[in-house]
Order: sequence, then C-alpha cells, then structure tokens
Amino acid sequence: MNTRPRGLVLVVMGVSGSGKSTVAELVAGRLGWVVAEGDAMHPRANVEKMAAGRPLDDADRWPWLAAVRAWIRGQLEAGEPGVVTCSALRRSYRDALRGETVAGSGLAADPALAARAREGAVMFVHLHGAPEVLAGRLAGRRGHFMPAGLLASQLAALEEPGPDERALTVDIGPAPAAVAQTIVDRLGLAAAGS
Ligand SMILES: Nc1ncnc2c1ncn2[C@@H]1O[C@H](COP(=O)(O)OP(=O)(O)OP(=O)(O)O)[C@@H](O)[C@H]1O
Ligand SMILES: O=C(O)[C@H](O)[C@@H](O)[C@H](O)[C@H](O)CO
Repeated sequence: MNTRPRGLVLVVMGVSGSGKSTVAELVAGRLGWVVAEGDAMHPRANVEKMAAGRPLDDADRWPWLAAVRAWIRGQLEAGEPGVVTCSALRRSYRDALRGETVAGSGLAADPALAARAREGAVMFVHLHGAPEVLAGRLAGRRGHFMPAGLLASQLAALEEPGPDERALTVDIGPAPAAVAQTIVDRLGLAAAGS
C-alpha cells in the first residue's frame, strides 16, 4: 500500500548538527516525498551572521520562519506531503510554523494553516542527542557555514517540544538510515510503493 496522507508535512527539527538535513533527505527518499532545506530559506544576512559566529535572535528568525511557514502552507494547499528541515528551537517558533498567532513575531495569523495543524497535518520530529554527540558531529562536518562554536547557544535556545505538541522525539545515536527508519515506523508511514 502506498500511504500518502493528504498534505502531511514533517518538520525535522533540532539544534545544529543533530542531523536534520541528513535524516530529512533519507525519510523523504523512503516515502517518495519532496524535501526542502530550511537553511536555504534564510535571508542572506542570517547566514552571514551565523558564519561570523554570532547566534541569531528572534528578530533574525521571524522572516526565516515566515518563509518556512509559507513552504508548509504551499504543500498543504497542494495536498502534497513533504519534509522540511528547520531548527524550530523555541515553542513560539513552532507555534508560528503551525499558523498560530505569536505576539511580536510580525507574522499575520494563518487560521487555515492553524486549523490543518490542529488536525495533525504539521508534525514535528525532534532529533535529540547528548551535547557531546552533537559536538562530535559538528567537529567532523566540513563545508558548512555553521560554526561548531554556536552549539552552546543552540542548546541554550532549545525548548524541547511539550507533550501537548504531539511531536516525535528520536535519538540520534544510531546511524542515519536507522534514525530515518525509526521515524517512518513510529509515524506509521508506509514507504512509497510498498
Ligand atoms: N545519525 C548519524 N550518525 C552519524 N553521523 C550523522 C548522523 N546524522 C548526521 N550525521 C553527520 O553529522 C553531521 C551533521 O549532520 P547534518 O548536517 O545533517 O545536521 P543538521 O542538523 O542539518 O545541521 P545544521 O542545522 O547545522 O544544518 C554531518 O556531517 C552528518 O553527516
Ligand atoms: O535557529 C537558528 O539558530 C539557526 O537557524 C540554525 O539552527 C540554522 O538554521 C541551522 O540549523 C544551522 O545550519
């Protein structure tokens, strides 16, 4: 059976180095869904700031989150499932991605998206790992703008999803393919064509 939930969007979240890009690609590949890289949606100034070793603040992140939210909304409007990477570190950021009103964000409310999200059409998958595992992964990575030195600020900003968010939290210890399989299995998503 080829299970293609109408417009389900998975947001693969977590701090820098948790494996969002790697795992999202594998999950999307397994399911035959499209994948989008949240890092590619940052305004140029954000990338330059991070590359210079300075953590983003809320004001930097809202325009980026607006772009990620627009992508999610587009998938849902098209009725097409997809996977997108986004650190989504704070609860307020996830609320914004679910279309809810967030004071001070400058984002207009999106009631249609919020209604779909309440039905479960926007699911967060949190890639969770110990700080030393994350540091090791970042130390081993080459050719990425994000410096390993920003990990501490990422962990300080992280607000893990609460029980009311119905997010899936997955340990990043196993190999990428196993992490991806766990996500597919635990969400009950049959691989495309299977
Ligand atoms: N489960 C895993 N086991 C071993 N190595 C992994 C695993 N997942 C990812 N990696 C490696 O860890 C590094 C970080 O992964 P990746 O770039 O996918 O993280 P990310 O969360 O997208 O980071 P960022 O937010 O900074 O873009 C990469 O070198 C990747 O190959
Ligand atoms: O929220 C943030 O602090 C940033 O957006 C980072 O998390 C980056 O997007 C990315 O994950 C690093 O490559």
